[in-house]
Amino acid sequence: MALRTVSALKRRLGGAGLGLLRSGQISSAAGRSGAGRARAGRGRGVAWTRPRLGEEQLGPTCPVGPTWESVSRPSSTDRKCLGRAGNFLPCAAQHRLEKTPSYIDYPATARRSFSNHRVIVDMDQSLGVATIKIKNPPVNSLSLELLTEFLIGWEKLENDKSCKGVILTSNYPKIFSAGLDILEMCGKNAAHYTEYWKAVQELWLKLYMSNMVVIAAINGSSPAGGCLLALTSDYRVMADNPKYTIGLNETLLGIVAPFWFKDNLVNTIGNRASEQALQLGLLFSPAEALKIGLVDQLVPEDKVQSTALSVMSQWLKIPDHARQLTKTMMRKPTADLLLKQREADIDNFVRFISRDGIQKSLHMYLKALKERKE
Ligand SMILES: CCC/C=C/C(=O)SCCNC(=O)CCNC(=O)[C@H](O)C(C)(C)COP(=O)([O-])OP(=O)([O-])OC[C@H]1O[C@@H](n2cnc3c(N)ncnc32)[C@H](O)[C@@H]1OP(=O)([O-])[O-]
Repeated sequence: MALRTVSALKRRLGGAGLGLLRSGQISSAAGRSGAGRARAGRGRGVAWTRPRLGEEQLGPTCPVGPTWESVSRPSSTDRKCLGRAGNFLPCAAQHRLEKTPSYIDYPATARRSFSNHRVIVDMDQSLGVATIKIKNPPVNSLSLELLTEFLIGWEKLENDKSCKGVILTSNYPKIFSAGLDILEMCGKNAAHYTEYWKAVQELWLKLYMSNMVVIAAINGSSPAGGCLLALTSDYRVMADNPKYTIGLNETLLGIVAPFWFKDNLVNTIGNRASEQALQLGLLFSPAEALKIGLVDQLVPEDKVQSTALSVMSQWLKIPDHARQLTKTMMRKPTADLLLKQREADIDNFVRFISRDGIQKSLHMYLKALKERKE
């Protein structure tokens, strides 16, 4: 049965639909290691397989392709899969991808767009590059629904062998992402915080360890989780507008950036700069961010997308296997640290965020945001 809303999807995925990854399997985290990709090509995501030679003319094609709405109710197999001890793969979503009919092959030169409520994906088949635009108004906060939809879209791209690179950007110039959705961390119960944190971990692991080239086209402010999202990429192009800021400002909310946020930052700007940035919750202007290496390039606002695309074409000229292995070599130790203690990290988060003092700080921060507006 077709799903009409994402909340329905979430309900049907039973919250666990996002899942995590099999602990210790970094290739699963990447979702697309050499072996992972080969498996994916054979078994999963048939809707996104590139047509085999000659099929462009012969095979039936579908110009539109699957929508998120094609995702259906979890079967008993899904539920078993979700319940399997230690299995953190997004099985329910995966099963849905498997069920998608194979007739949705498309011409190799086609440009394909599809969107759900909160994510727009535009895939240029001829370049092998997809652009993901986040559209979660008003500020692109990383709500559970957005994360769910994002991860399903990401999985599709990972399973599409023709997709070599992804540009991450915002559908709303001025705000790349306001970071984690504070409302998801306020006044909810432990089960909700657990589900939310799993989704945040999952997003980071998938993006940070992706074998695709990931370029962030930062077309607006990018605090906290928004900055983390940008940090998962291989290269960051930011709009040169002094009104925008980027940084891990968690301490300003009275909360602490988890160790893997910190590790990702340290790997990018070094230990001393990270120590200062994290303790003070610094939000950097684009010029400051460039200076410390938090972003790689500043360009005028209207050149962010085109620059990201031209950088992408440079990166895609490097032999893929060599680049991927190098990326894995550089990032695996950091991702492994989280994979080894994912459950403990969830417990820490849930305990921390449930504290009265932390809840009070978050409420006060939200209130201050509203008052600033008035
Ligand atoms: C251990 C955990 C680690 C945590 C990591 C994180 O990422 S923590 C996250 C740390 N993130 C931050 O510290 C970023 C805080 N946000 C900002 O600094 C600004 O909103 C902005 C610069 C992103 C956009 O400025 P702008 O002038 O264009 O927009 P505006 O300010 O007028 O807001 C419009 C509406 O959105 C609301 N809202 C905003 N953010 C969030 C949110 N994250 N969530 C939910 N809601 C949020 C805001 O309350 C207001 O609601 P209202 O009154 O309409 O009901």
